[in-house]
Amino acid sequence: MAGSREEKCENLNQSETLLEETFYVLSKKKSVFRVKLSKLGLCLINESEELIKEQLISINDIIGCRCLRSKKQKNSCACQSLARTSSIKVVDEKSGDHDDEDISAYLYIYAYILQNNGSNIHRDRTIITLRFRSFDKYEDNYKEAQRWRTVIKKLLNGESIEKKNIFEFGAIIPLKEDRRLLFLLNPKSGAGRGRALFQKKVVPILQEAEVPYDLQITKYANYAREFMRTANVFQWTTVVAVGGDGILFEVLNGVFERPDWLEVLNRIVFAIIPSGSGNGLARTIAHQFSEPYHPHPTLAATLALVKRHVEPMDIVRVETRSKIMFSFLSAGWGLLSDIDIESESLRMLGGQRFTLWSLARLIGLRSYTGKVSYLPLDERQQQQLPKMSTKTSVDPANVDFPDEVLLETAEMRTRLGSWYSAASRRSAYFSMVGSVYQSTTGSNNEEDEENGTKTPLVYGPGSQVAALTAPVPDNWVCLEGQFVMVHASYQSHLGEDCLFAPRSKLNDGIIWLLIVHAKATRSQLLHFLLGLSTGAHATSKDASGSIELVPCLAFRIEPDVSEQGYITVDGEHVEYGPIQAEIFAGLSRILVP
Ligand SMILES: Nc1ncnc2c1ncn2[C@@H]1O[C@H](COP(=O)(O)OP(=O)(O)OP(=O)(O)O)[C@@H](O)[C@H]1O
Repeated sequence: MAGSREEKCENLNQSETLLEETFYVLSKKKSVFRVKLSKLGLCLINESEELIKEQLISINDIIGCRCLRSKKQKNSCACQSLARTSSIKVVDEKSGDHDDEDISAYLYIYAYILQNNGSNIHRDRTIITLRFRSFDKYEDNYKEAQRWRTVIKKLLNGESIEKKNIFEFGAIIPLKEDRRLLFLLNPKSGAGRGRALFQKKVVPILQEAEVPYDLQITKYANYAREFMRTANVFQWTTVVAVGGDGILFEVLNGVFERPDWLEVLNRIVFAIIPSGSGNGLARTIAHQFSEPYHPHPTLAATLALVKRHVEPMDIVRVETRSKIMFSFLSAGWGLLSDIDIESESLRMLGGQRFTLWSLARLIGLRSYTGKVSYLPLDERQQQQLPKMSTKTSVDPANVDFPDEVLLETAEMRTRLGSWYSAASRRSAYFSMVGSVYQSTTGSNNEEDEENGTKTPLVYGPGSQVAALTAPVPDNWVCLEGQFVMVHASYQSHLGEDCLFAPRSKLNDGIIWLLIVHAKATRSQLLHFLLGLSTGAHATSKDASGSIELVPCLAFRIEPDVSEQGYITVDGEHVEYGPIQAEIFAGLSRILVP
C-alpha cells in the first residue's frame, strides 16, 4: 500500500542511504546537489545555499526510470558543443542513433508528485535527470547510471535491498519484468474519446514505467466478454478495461463464462481506465485511496497500473429468471436505473447526461409496485461497520519542483573502487525530449466460434442463499408496496459525482441498499438527489422513513411485471422481473494507486 506522503528528508536519517552522489546544476554555477537514495525515495540536498535545502521525492511518487544516451546530432561539429547542452536529445542505447562523442549516461527518473495547494490537490509530473559523466569511458558512466536504475526499480517493486549487494548492480543484469498488461478499449464509451485518451494519457506513463502491454479495441458490444471467455488470458498478468463501467462488466462476465474462472481470478488482476460517462469504479478507487481524481481522472487510474498495489474487490452474484451474472458496482430498479437507461440518447454529453435526465424524471415522477427483501448484517457485522467520515485526508508535502531537473556529476574521473564518488561541480536545467519505447500491440481477430448464437454457460461461485424461485427465508427483512426506487451499490461511487454509499469499501463484503418508498415527496427526493454528489444523503435523518439506506448481504426485488420499468446491473439493462443478488467478499483483485 502507498505509505505516508508526509515523509521529509529528515526521515532519511532513520532509513539507510543506499546510494549517494554529488551533482551540479549547469545553469547555476554554484548549485551543488547531494542526491541520496533510500527506500523512502530520492532526497535532493541543495548544499550551495547558506541554508541547506532538502527535498524528498517519495518513492510512492516515482513511477519509473530509464537509462538513456545522448542522440547523434545532425551536422554536429566541435563548435556546437556548448550550445548543445541546453537542447540535448536522448535515445535508448540500442537505437543505434546515439552520439559516440558524449560519454555521459543519463538516468531519467519520472515522478508524479502529490501537491496540496489548499483545496486543489493534484499531481505534478517531474523528470529528474541525473547525468553521469565522471568517468572517461561511457561504459563506466553507464554502469553508475544502471546501478541507480536497478536500485530504484527494485524499490518500486517492493524488493528489499542489501547495501552490500549494490556494487553488483552495475553489471548489466537485465531486470525481470514479470508484468504484461492487456487493454480492452471501448472506442464508443463516453463521448467516444477513449482511443485518443489512451494514446495521449496512458501510453506515455506506461513507457516511462517500462510496462509492456497489448491493446485490443472492441469491435462491437460483448466483444470484450467473448474475448475474455475464449482467449488464452494467462499470457497477461493484468486485464485493463478502458471505457465506462460497462466494459469491465463485460470483462468480468467473460471470465465467469470460463470453467477455469477461479484460476483466472487467482492469476489475473483487473484494472480500469475511466473514459465512460459513469466511471463509478474508477472514482471509488481514487476516493478510497485518497488519490486526486479531478481534473485528470485517467492519471489516477494510470498510476495505479504502473504501481503494484493490488486490493481485493467484492463481486456480487446476480440472478434473474433467465440469467446469472456477476457485478462489481450496482444493481437497481426505479428512478436511478430509469435515468441511466433513458439518458443513453444524451451519451455525447458525457457525465452531464445524468444531471439533465434526473431533473426531467423528477418532474414526471413514477413509482413501481413490488416486494423488496434483504438479508441484514448480523449484530457483529453491524458493530464493525465503519463510521461516517468526512473526506479521507490527503496531506502531501508541497514540494516545489520544476517540470524537469538536470543534475550532473563532474566530468572525467578515474573509476573508483567503490560505488560512490567524489564531488564535482557543474549544473543545468534543460528540456527532456524522450525516446519512444514501442510496446507491442497485438490484435486478435479471431471470430467467436459460437458467433452469438448459443448462450454461453455461466460458472463462478454457487449461490449460498435460497434460490430466486424459493420463498424468502425467515431471517430476511421483507417490504411490500410502492417504491420510487430500490438501488444497491457495493462501491462508494456510482458515478464520478455520485457518492452513493460513503461508508462502502472495495472489499467489505457489504451491499448498501437504498430504498425510496413512494410516500417520499418531490422535495425530499430533490434534497436526496442533490445530496448524492457529496454523500450528504447518507447522513441526513429522514424521520418519515420514506428513504432508507441499509447495509445487507443479499437482496431480492420482485417487481409487479404487469407494469413497465427498468432494472439495471452495473448500468446495463437486464430483463424486468424478479432479481436476487448476494455478495462474495474479495472474490476479484483490482489495481489501486
Ligand atoms: N465497439 C463497440 N461498439 C459498440 N458498443 C460497444 C463497443 N464496445 C463495447 N460496447 C458496449 O458499450 C456499452 C457501454 O460501454 P461503457 O460502459 O464502456 O461506456 P459508457 O456507457 O459510456 O460508460 P458507463 O457505463 O460508465 O456509463 C457496453 O454495454 C458495451 O457492451
